[in-house]
Amino acid sequence: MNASFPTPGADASQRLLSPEELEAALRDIGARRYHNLHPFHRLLHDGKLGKDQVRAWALNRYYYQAMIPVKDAALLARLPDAALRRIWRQRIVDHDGDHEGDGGIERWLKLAEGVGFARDYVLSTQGILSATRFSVDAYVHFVSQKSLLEAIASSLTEMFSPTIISERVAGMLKNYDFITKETLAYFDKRLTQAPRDADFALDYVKRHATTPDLQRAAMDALTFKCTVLWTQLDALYFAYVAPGMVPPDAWEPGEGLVAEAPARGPAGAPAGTLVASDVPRLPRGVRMRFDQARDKHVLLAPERTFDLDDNAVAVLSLVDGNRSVAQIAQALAETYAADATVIEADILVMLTDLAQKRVLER
Ligand SMILES: O=C(O)c1cc(C(=O)O)c2c(n1)C(=O)C(=O)c1cc(C(=O)O)[nH]c1-2
Repeated sequence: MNASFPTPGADASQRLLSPEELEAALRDIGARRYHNLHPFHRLLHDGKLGKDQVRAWALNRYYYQAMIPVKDAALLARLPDAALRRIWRQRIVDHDGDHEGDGGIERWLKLAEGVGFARDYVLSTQGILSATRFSVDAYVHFVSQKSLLEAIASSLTEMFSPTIISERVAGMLKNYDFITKETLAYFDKRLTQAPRDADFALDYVKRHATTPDLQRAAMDALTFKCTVLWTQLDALYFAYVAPGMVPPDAWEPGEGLVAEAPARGPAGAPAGTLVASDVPRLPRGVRMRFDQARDKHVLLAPERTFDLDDNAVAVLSLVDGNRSVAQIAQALAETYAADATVIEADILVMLTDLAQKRVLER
């Protein structure tokens, strides 16, 4: 790859760059290393991921969001003057909000809930990949240990984020039917916050990186931060795309989700509830059989067997894919000289139970 301002290697001597050249060199690092280039993001934005893979992204990224204000508080604590602190503290307000229910972390929780997660599960950070935790924690550590210039320079990835955010929001809205504008509301505010923050940080770095060594340190800090973002996506790709090796204790599809509200059937009954006009039948692979050894009828399904009492046998003998529940009840009423309405109510309960066990369909 040809870079106009390749980051000098540790052993290469570097002349003092003008502020404009330094900016160009920093932008060049982003052009080659920012996480918009990562295959996981390409899949995410192009609609190539399944719902569970999008969930894995939302869950893991929550940890990044939750730790950003911790990182900014560490940086704030090191700022020597009030004017700088006033500016930097806005970042904490942006993420934590001014009151309960406000702020970027809250909006990310809404995003995670929007793709199906239970809020408490996300807050627990229980299913997050260890690699996500390591790289995010490394960022917090870097900012608290390195020079102020390096700490501020490491936030400069935000110079590149508005482009990826626009691309992500447009791509996800277009490509996933389970994603809504409300779910992605987190990103609306970032489109103004990120350029404001990046402008300030870039100006600071251009004014304070006044020697070749300081300029190199600023570039290295940005490179490091690109790595922090990149490795989070590597981990997601490895666990949830290919080879699909989910480490012990990390989120497995299905965990931590809010039970989906059952779809409603006719007249507001939960889906799966049969009504009198339904025509029940046994699904492929399910059949009633007399078990000689046990001297009783059973319903045989792949890997499962259900014992049947006499009533169930009488009903299932009439389940043929032609008769409706009402007709079955009528036939039984005639055979047993009983009230068809009472029988119908009873067999609806029984057939619904079998349908929910997936050994009956309509
Ligand atoms: O969606 C993104 O791709 C993206 C990237 C980055 C970034 O480049 O670090 C941040 C964010 N989002 C973001 O939402 C955010 O709050 C944020 C804070 C910081 C930082 O380093 O202080 N980066 C980012």
